[in-house]
Formats: sequence, structure tokens, C-alpha cells
Amino acid sequence: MTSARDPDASDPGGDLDVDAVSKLEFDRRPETDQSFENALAKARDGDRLTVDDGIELITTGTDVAGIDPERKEAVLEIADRRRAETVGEEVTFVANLNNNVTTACNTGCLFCNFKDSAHAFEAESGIDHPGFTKTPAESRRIVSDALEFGISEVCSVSGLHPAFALNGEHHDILESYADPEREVNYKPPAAYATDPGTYREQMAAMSVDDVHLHSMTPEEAYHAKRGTDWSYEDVYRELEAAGLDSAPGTAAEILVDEVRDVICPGKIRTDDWVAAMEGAMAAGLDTTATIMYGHVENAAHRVEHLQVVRDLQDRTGGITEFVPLSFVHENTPLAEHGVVDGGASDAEDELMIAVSRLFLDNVAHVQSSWVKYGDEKALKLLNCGADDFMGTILSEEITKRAGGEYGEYRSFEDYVDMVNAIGRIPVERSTDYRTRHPIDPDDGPYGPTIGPRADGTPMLAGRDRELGRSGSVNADD
Ligand SMILES: C[S@@+](CC[C@H](N)C(=O)[O-])C[C@H]1O[C@@H](n2cnc3c(N)ncnc32)[C@H](O)[C@@H]1O
Ligand SMILES: Nc1c(NC[C@H](O)[C@H](O)[C@H](O)CO)[nH]c(=O)[nH]c1=O
Ligand SMILES: N[C@@H](Cc1ccc(O)cc1)C(=O)O
Ligand code: SF4
Repeated sequence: MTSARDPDASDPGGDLDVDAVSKLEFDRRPETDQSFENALAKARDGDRLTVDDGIELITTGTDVAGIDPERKEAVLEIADRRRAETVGEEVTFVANLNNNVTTACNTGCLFCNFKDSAHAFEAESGIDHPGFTKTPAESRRIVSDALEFGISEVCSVSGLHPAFALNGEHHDILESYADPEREVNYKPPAAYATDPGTYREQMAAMSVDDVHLHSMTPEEAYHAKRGTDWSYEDVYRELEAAGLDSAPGTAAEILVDEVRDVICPGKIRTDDWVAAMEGAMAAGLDTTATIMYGHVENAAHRVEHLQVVRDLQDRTGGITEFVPLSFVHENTPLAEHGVVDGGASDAEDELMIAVSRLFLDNVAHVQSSWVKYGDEKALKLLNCGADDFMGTILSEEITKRAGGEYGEYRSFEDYVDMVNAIGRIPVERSTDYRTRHPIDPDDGPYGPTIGPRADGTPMLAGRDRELGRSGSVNADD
């Protein structure tokens, strides 16, 4: 166990030494022995890029201050061409539901405003809080309702509720610690107003019919094995038996420990993240990989991160897509403490997507996330190297709570209109990309066709605009 967490962290971020952070001096700096021109030539020729090459491209040259617009256009153009050569003109998206089970979490990541202190969820706390915990029965009902709208995937990521355990045996092990709250971040379900059930029970509950269940990030897998000598593979096999189909590679943030020490000191380190991903893939699950950028890290950290992902994919081959997540800063502890006063610029977002496409020569798909970028920029990014356009999601809490304003739903009609507008081909995909249904823009109305109950009927027919503006199919308690 490599994680150093503080189970008492009831005000995550409250102890931040702002002076120390604002004077951040990282060991790793964006300095190279490469020139921008040489790096660009290698990218154009399709040679495998080194970290130095990647740094030159993502900074448009370490010899110039700031981003050079002409050099940037050259990088974006090569990335867009690489996208066209490797995956063609299709723009994919998935009919999915986002179902977060609980916001209770004491990990204290300083970029996150999704979590609420777990103490507030205790039956006796008397503390009013905006968070929620869903029982397995509630999760099942939410998934069943969404199946009627035609979804093929449930994406579920959650806070690390102290009462969460993998299964009954895990509860027994966690209870046997002399001081479980301090030693293994555990309190029994009876202490809380709502019992989240076990991870096994939540997976079984959300795995309705043949829906694809995409859940259990490396951080959640760590939580599901804390205090035991189980391997990540053991944990993922158990979850798979309960209905899990693939794992989201979030919790990646920046896979360089000097950055993790600042933004998420309570989280697993880079090595553990990689071990969890390898465990998931050893258990036979597909994964995705992410990067969350645009906070305190520098260009060298971004490219080092890409190297970790590329090495992992060389060993496993199980990463279906790479998802750059641009940091949403507004309501986060990092912004509230004055450590950051904004996120990535448009140019940085474009270069992040482009260099992901060029550097990750072994990952087929790069996502443009509308929930992070908004429609206009997300469409632009589909011309900078991205080919996937995320999913319908129906409900969103993480970005919204951080201050993001791009809503929580996109209909098939929205997708067809937007993808058509940039002259590409809209394609509904399964999570693993193995099933792909191109959509004929002249043959509306458009609805999902891949999910177990999908019959081409538009999702939420008639109610979609209303939902996109204000609501959610998820009931928060
Ligand atoms: C909120 S966590 C939930 C799952 C689990 N607790 C974990 O950390 O893996 C999922 C991911 O959301 C992303 N995230 C959280 N806050 C964000 C923010 N303010 N801006 C962008 N992405 C954010 C991070 O990449 C994080 O790993
Ligand atoms: N499924 C995808 C999501 N889902 C929403 C996330 O769970 C979350 O609310 C937020 O994005 C966390 O940072 N988001 C994506 O960006 N891409 C997806 O494929
Ligand atoms: N669906 C993507 C992206 C994602 C992003 C943030 C999340 O919290 C969850 C998922 C994944 O599988 O990784
Ligand atoms: S990112 Fe995940 S682990 Fe970190 S505080 Fe938020 S919910 Fe908890």
C-alpha cells in the first residue's frame, strides 16, 4: 500500500500551505535537447516521438516564449492528418448514462469539488450537506429507467465512501483492524444514514440485462482492496464476476508524483495507478486512460504522463481510448486557495489533443469531451486529432460541481447536427468500439440502436431539451 492518506481530512484542502504551493518549483522542467523543427519532422514522418519531441511540439518550441500560432497550426495539421490516416472520418459517440453512486469521500484531492466530507453522511452528524449516496436498489432503478431510453453503457465513478468494501469478507477484514477509521479509512455501514452496499452489490445492481458496465477507477480499486493483501487483478476479477465490463482510467490526473504530491497527496501514486490498470487488463477488462491537465503542472509533466500511458499500452494493448480532461477550476480548493486562477487556454487544449494523437501511436482513439470543452471547442478539437465525441451521459455531477457550464446531456440529434456541420460521419459506438453503427443524417429521427433495449427511438423523446437545460434522470437524496 503506497497511499499516504489522512482519514481525518474533514476539510480537504484546508491544510494547504498556499505559500509553498504558489512558489512551486518542480524538479521536472520543460527543457530539451531537441529543436521544434526536428520534432515536427519526426511527427510528420510518423516516427515514434520521445518525451523531448513531445515537449517541443506541445510548447511549440522551448526556444520561444508562449505559444507560436504558426507552429501550433503546423502541429494541429499533422495530428489531424494522422487521425484521418489511422481512424478515418468517423466521429463516434456512445449512448450512455453517468451514475455516480456517492459523493462521500475523504481523499481530499485539491482539484475536486465533487466530494463531500464523509463525516457529514453519518447518521448522527446532524450536518446538512449537498451530497448523496445511492443504495444498490436505487442504482438499479436508475439504470433500468435509462435502459428504456436506449443506453448501451453505464459509466459509474464515485467518492471513496468509508463504508464501501469489496464484499462481505472485505468488511470482516476491515472491521478487524484495531482502529479501522485511522488505519484503513473504514467505518461500518451502520454508522451512515444510507448504506452504499458493497462494490460487488453495486456492480450487480447496475449490470441490468446486457448493458455495458464501465466502472471502478484505479483509485476505487485501491479502496476495494485496502487493508488486504489482494492483488488488483483479484479485485477486478471479483467485480467482473458481479457484472463489470471495463474500467475508466480516471484518477490518473498527472502521472508524475511531484505533481500528485501537490494536487492529490491522498491519492495512489503513479506506480499504483499503473498496477491497478494492469490488474484490470490482466483480468480481461478493457480500460480507458485519462489526463487531467491545466492546473499546476508544466508541459514536461504532460508529456511524461503520455509516456507512462504509451508504455502501459505497449505492455497490455487494452486501452481503448485516451480522454484528455481539461481542469475545471472555478469552485475547486486549488482556485479557492489562490493556487490557480484559471485553466488551460484554447491553444493549450488544442495542443494537448494533437500531441496525444501524435505521441500515443498505440492508442486508436482520442476523445473530445463536450462536458469539459463545450460544443464549439469540442468540435474544433475533432479537427486537431480527436475522433471520439464522448457520450450522451444524461446526468453529470463532477464537472458541474467544479463550476463547468456545458450541461449534462447531448441527444442523438445534437450529435448528428454537430458532426454533420464539420463534414464528418456520426457513428454510434459500443464502449469497446467493436460495434459501430454509422448514422445517415438524411434518415432521422435519430436514436440509439446498440443497447439491449435500443430500437432507434430518440432518447427521452420530447423531454430532451428540458433535461439538457436543467435536470437529471438521477435522483439525489
Ligand atoms: C471525481 S473522481 C471520481 C472517481 C474516484 N473518486 C477517483 O478519484 O478515481 C473522477 C475524476 O474526475 C476528474 N475531475 C475531478 N474534478 C475535476 C475538475 N475540477 N476538473 C476536471 N476533472 C475533474 C478527475 O480526473 C478524477 O480522477
Ligand atoms: N463518460 C465520460 C464522462 N463522464 C462524465 C464523468 O464521469 C465526469 O462527470 C467528469 O467528466 C469527470 O471529470 N466524461 C468525459 O469527459 N468523458 C466520458 O467519456
Ligand atoms: N468515459 C471516460 C471518461 C471519464 C472521465 C471522467 C470520469 O469521471 C469518468 C469517465 C473514461 O472511461 O475514462
Ligand atoms: S477526485 Fe475522487 S478521490 Fe479525489 S476527492 Fe474527488 S472523488 Fe475523492
